[in-house]
Amino acid sequence: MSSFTDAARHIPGGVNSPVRAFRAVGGEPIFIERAGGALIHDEHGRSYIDYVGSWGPMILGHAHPEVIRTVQERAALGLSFGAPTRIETQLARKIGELMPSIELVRMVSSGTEATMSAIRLARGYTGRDKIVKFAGCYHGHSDSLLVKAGSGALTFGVPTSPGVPKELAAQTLTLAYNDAAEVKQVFDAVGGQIACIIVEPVAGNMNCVPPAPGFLETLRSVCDQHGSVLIFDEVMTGFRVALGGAQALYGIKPDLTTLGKIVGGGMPVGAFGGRRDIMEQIAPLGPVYQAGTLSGNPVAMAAGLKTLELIGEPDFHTRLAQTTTQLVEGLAEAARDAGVAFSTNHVCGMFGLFFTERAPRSFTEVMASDADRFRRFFHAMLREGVYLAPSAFEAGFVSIAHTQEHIAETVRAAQAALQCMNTA
Ligand SMILES: Cc1ncc(COP(=O)(O)O)c(C=O)c1O
Ligand SMILES: NCC(=O)CCC(=O)O
Repeated sequence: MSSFTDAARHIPGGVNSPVRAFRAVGGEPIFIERAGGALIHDEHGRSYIDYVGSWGPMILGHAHPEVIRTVQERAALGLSFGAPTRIETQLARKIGELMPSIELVRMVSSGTEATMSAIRLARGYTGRDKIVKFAGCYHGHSDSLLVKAGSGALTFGVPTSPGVPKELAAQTLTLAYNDAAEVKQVFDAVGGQIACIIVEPVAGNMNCVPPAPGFLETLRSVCDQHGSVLIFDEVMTGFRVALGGAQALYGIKPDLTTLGKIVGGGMPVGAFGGRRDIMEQIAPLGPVYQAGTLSGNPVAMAAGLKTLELIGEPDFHTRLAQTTTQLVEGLAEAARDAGVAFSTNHVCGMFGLFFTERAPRSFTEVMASDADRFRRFFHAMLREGVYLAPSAFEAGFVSIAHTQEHIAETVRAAQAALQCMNTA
């Protein structure tokens, strides 16, 4: 019996998060035994160059020796106390240094909790119920945000999940990513009822779509005009597209920021923070309730803090961006040589691959790319020893452990994969 068959007897669909099942690409997921640097190794001893990186956190590469040692040392002191520890303050201070828009920050245990709490806070602060999100953006699986969502919700064809009360879903207005005119129209009509806009400042859950020039600026200005809270969901982009996140890269200051993934260095951590006057509405200072038994867990804080220290090395993000550029340029050349319509988007350490002539700038354009081709490419790459996200609607991630040799090997794999797709 395969590990997957065994898992499926005990776990719905054999996985603890739907994007891990190979539903969109077919076949059975590989089961991972261990990982190190840019490589993951499956149970059968096969190795793959990994561009999933645990869906974003592993920016240093897997099992970075200093992170592992820090976690081991911290774990030896006790796993959880449910009382304050100084390392929570250290991580909070570090986050504020890297993202100066964050004056106060609260730790949670996942990106979902971070965005759910930020939405509640924005509603509590403004006394308004409506929120604005963008189709194809994914902000975790809390009820208000599972409306026209991206990632697995999109991949599995249920972008608006059953189980979300209609009355609640009706409070979520879903607009088109990168359509500034539509945002202005909606705010002109009902701006006074809108608590917040939540946005992925670089979309990474409908594959990878960077913001169009002026789009984020428009979000900032309508929020200012109408007294709504601007939330940058930087769970994916935070510390990845620049040390200071997308807000540093594009020079826009959100009111609140949500974090996850890298902030925990591979341990379960999320965080939300921002303007002091808004954050002071959170309990115990204010009336908006939010809590967590394992929030600020010391072992997780240690992993996050060590990771943020290590990525602060000079040139870290320049090197990361160079590697990503080499990767997407190499893949594009391989596709050109094979005569396959192909395009890419990339922002520093994240990228998107599309089987379409022109790189998509909107959700509609992403949906027009050739998903069947992606499916075949995915499996051909897997056979060649390269692990991509098993969906055409996910961004890819490069780590600092990806070397020139890994990139060259990936491009060679793509040449072979595209060749066999053309003859298939
Ligand atoms: C932009 C964004 N926000 C929120 C989330 C939710 O985070 P988590 O899976 O840790 O709950 C994710 C990914 O899952 C994400 O990519
Ligand atoms: N882009 C997709 C995610 O980041 C989510 C991972 C998961 O839900 O397991």
